[in-house]
Amino acid sequence: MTRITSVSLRRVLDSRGNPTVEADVLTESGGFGRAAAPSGASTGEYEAIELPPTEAIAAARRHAVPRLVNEVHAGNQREVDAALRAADGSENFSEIGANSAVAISMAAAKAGADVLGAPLYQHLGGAFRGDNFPTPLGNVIGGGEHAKEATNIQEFLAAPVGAPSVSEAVFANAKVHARASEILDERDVPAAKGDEGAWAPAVSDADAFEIMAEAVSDIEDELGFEIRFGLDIAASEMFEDGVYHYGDETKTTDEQIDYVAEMVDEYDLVYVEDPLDENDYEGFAELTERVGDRTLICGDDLFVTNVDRLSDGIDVGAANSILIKPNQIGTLTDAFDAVELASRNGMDAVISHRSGETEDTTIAHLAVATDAPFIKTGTVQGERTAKLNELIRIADDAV
Ligand SMILES: O=C(O)[C@@H](CO)OP(=O)(O)O
Ligand SMILES: [Mg+2]
Repeated sequence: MTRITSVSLRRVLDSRGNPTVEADVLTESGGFGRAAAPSGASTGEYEAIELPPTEAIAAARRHAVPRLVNEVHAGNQREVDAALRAADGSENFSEIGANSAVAISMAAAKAGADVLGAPLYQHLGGAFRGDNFPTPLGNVIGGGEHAKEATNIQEFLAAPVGAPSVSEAVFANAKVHARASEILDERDVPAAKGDEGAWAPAVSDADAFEIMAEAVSDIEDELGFEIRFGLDIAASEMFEDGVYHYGDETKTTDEQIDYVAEMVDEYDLVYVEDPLDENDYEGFAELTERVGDRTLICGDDLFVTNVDRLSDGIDVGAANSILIKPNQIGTLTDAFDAVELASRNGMDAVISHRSGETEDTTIAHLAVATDAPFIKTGTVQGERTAKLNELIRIADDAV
């Protein structure tokens, strides 16, 4: 019933106005799935390869589609993803593009769910999924590669950890976002928005910490549940010639570790992503040793959703959490394997969007299916609210 009978690929717009790959998968009993690849700006050095969409589509039509149509079953995700790997033949999807691969992989999962008549989170998570829902990490203030002339730290993320429900958590983040705008106004700081809809003011990181702390605490008082915040430092983007660049200032690795550890304690940070360069497993391990009992140290560019890099990290105790982005690795199977390896080793897996997104909502289902403690998918702006609203619908549907 779930045998794939057609795979079609097209170029569609992403949220930055760039082209990206969308896939439609049909099965013999009429199951249908559609998904689109997201795209990063602060991409990790070790990510699977994103090809220009026209090339990715042409290569996938030539190599992947013949191995999928009438050959594999959309309900068998490992079979679909193994065919994609075989069609590509490289380690990192450099032949058909991770953008084609991930769009097909996710579209097949949706087609499989459609045939079964189950929501995607149920199809992917199964009957023993559990009943937890992820806390949304909401990007409120940011800069780095997502907005020029703003903060050095890429993302300041609200985390409504005490919210009684997904829906209250989603609305709490939107309130923190709005409150941050008022505080910026009070300070006479104009702010445009970055790629993910976070405010991108020309303030120092120190000011951004203060604004974030104030916004979070005001909304915490208003709503009456605990809201904390976290960071994506995206430190690989700052690391050059052996030091971390904060505008004109620099920090050595030791100074960077001290700085992050101090911020964790001063602001009671719940989450710190990529505090160090993507090649610095030892630095990650040292920081995790120092503050890993009270915050999540999460590897994004460090692990790139790759089980080999994650295994290396586990060996040295680098990080206690991994960021999962299906397009960093190319298939849902690879992403699930990374989640499974992390959880077998006591690490949390956080599901994430990319800075370039579409209205695709697969990651909301993935977060629920994998029992993720957090999902990072923005705060406002259509391509972000698509996932957040889907999360609200899933929570409604699941009870
Ligand atoms: O660094 C990140 O975690 C992501 C998403 O916020 O950014 P990008 O997609 O640009 O890599
Ligand atoms: Mg990141």
